[in-house]
Amino acid sequence: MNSRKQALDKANTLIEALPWLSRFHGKTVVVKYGGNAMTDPALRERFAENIVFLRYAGLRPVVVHGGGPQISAHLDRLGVTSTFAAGLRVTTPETMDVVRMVLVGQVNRDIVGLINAHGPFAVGLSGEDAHLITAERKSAWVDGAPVDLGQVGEVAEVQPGVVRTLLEDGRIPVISSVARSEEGVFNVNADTAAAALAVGLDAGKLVVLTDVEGLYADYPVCEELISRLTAGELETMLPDLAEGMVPKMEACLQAVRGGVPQAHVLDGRTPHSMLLEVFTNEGIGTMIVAEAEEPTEPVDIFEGE
Ligand SMILES: Nc1ncnc2c1ncn2[C@@H]1O[C@H](COP(=O)(O)OP(=O)(O)O)[C@@H](O)[C@H]1O
Ligand SMILES: CC(=O)N[C@@H](CCC(=O)OP(=O)(O)O)C(=O)O
Repeated sequence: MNSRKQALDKANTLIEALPWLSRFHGKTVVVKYGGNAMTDPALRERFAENIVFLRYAGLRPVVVHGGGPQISAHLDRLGVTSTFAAGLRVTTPETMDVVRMVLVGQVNRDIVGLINAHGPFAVGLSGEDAHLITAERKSAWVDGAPVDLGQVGEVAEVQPGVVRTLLEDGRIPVISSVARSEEGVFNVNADTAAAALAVGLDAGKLVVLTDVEGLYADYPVCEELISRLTAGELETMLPDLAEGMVPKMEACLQAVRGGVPQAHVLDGRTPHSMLLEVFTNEGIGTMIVAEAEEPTEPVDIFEGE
């Protein structure tokens, strides 16, 4: 009897996914995998399973990864102190070498390997490949004064042809946020790179996996999670946000303003948070939508529940 109920529950869970499978079939979903969400080996395996599940379910996942903590750890080992301004790593030429080595040579390879344990899907790319991401030097101000971020780039142009080709071929592109410019190689924040790629690929969704439940209204107390907000509301909050969230929220804003219907910040420490977000009626994390947009049927957030 009990096992019959369990079987029925499983079937109900599967059928709950039907409207979402239908809505997102064939859609590109850009998933930003943050360095803080990839520290636990068991969770990394769950992440790879989730990505492959999306692919088998008929979506087209594209992974854009960070690796900030991994870069900092490597710099530490070399005796170089990491410095951040406006949430971005101040990148000297020496630091840039380490950023490129860790992101492209280590983190990217690790993610590709984890996904490919499930089949020949993942292909690793850097933003430098086939002019995928062209950057220009980013200027930044802290407390009204300009700061020199070194080789930190903002995205000037995305040429997503190589990614589209891989998606057409059924592959899962895994992209490092290193970009080229006429001046050389640039370090682009991975949230920023993911948002630009989501816009360039006309993605149906941008999912940002991090190490918090989502955006808290009362950070650092962290009791009031914001489940949904519009681009306009987010813009008003931006000047008051603490550092880690600034590039993330700017990226979500850029994505929805650029035509991506929804951007989500999810807790990468929760196993299967991505599947829960895409395929169930659970409202998890923080969802950012464009101004006038009301959730269309089927809704994926039941506010108040
Ligand atoms: N309002 C906020 N809500 C949630 N987290 C915040 C907020 N403001 C700052 N943060 C910080 O932002 C961090 C996430 O950014 P970051 O460390 O860059 O993650 P990732 O490596 O995933 O990109 C959180 O761990 C948290 O400490
Ligand atoms: C300019 C800048 O800050 N670049 C980031 C790139 C990696 C990244 O964004 O990693 P997370 O997503 O794990 O934070 C850095 O050097 O740390």
